[in-house]
Amino acid sequence: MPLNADLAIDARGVDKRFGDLLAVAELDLQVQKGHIYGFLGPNGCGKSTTIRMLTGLLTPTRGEISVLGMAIPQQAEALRRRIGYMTQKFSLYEDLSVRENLQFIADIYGLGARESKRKIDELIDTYHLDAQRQQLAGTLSGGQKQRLGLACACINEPELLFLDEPTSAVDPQNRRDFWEQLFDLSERGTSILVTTHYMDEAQRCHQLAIMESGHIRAKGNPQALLEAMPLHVIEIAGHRLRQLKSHLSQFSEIPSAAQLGDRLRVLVDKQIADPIPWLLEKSRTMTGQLTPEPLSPNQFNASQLKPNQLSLVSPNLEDLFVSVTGKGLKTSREAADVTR
Ligand SMILES: Nc1ncnc2c1ncn2[C@@H]1O[C@H](COP(=O)(O)OP(=O)(O)OP(=O)(O)O)[C@@H](O)[C@H]1O
Repeated sequence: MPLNADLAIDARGVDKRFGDLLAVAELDLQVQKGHIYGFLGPNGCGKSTTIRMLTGLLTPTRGEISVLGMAIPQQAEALRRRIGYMTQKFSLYEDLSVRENLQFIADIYGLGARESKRKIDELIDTYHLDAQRQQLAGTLSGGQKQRLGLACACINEPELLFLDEPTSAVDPQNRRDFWEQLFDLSERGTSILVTTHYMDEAQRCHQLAIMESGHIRAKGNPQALLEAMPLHVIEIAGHRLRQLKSHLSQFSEIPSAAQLGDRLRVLVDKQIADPIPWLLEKSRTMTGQLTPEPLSPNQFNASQLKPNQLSLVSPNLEDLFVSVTGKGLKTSREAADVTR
């Protein structure tokens, strides 16, 4: 099938090999214009490598890429004028002021004096950097650096923005404000591909892909992905949950059990039709082996676990993430694709 030039990004069958390492394998990625597309995955899974191929900085070992209708890497030079790229380290010049950093980027893009002044003033206002206009970038706070990084990436009014972990050192309020700014850009038609390790950010995306070991394990609309998740999520309230966790982790139908305060959040394969009685039964097989000593009244005794201590809850994106990466793969080997 020919690549779709109407998409912001269309990549098909893309591999990137570094020596023996297949860093990206059979990547298929379609990003619609104006969408915010989230890219998730554990450290080292291939997200930055993918972005570097999509921006033409790296040549794929195999496969085809079209970005804004241009063949990449062949037309990478022309593409660069139409995209913005904010790397993990923001690439700011610490010895230059906020205004000088913006001026430097404006000069690289060849903006004339009047145009660059107009654009710099507009960006300083949009990204709330007026009080820091003359301050050296190296002395800015994490949130201010991030806003300056985004302002620099937007100086050429890009049609497509690549943001590689843009919020890694930023507090929740600044992250929230940052995402509001991304939606302002998206509403004005800018397409955005953003990598993140934060599930609340993934939830905000129009579409997302979860990558692991170079492969996309799931992609689609966040809500549709949750609905298609092949796992039940059960929370168990009680004490001595560490013992119960290690006991339950031995069952192949349970890809993950993780404690949240006084509850154990357990993922159970949907092939188990009635997960609460099933979990009660599995939990009860623990007694004796793990607690041979007499239990005091407030200690957890799985044989006395009552059905009302177990509740079926809605899955969240963290559940989805663990279900399609790492250990979770034992129950969901097929990549989920609910793109719509
Ligand atoms: N130029 C290179 N030469 C050799 N190996 C590389 C090169 N660039 C990346 N890799 C390897 O490719 C794999 C994917 O790296 P990549 O930086 O794409 O991961 P990532 O998903 O962006 O990780 P993180 O979330 O930690 O930023 C890693 O094992 C990395 O060591």
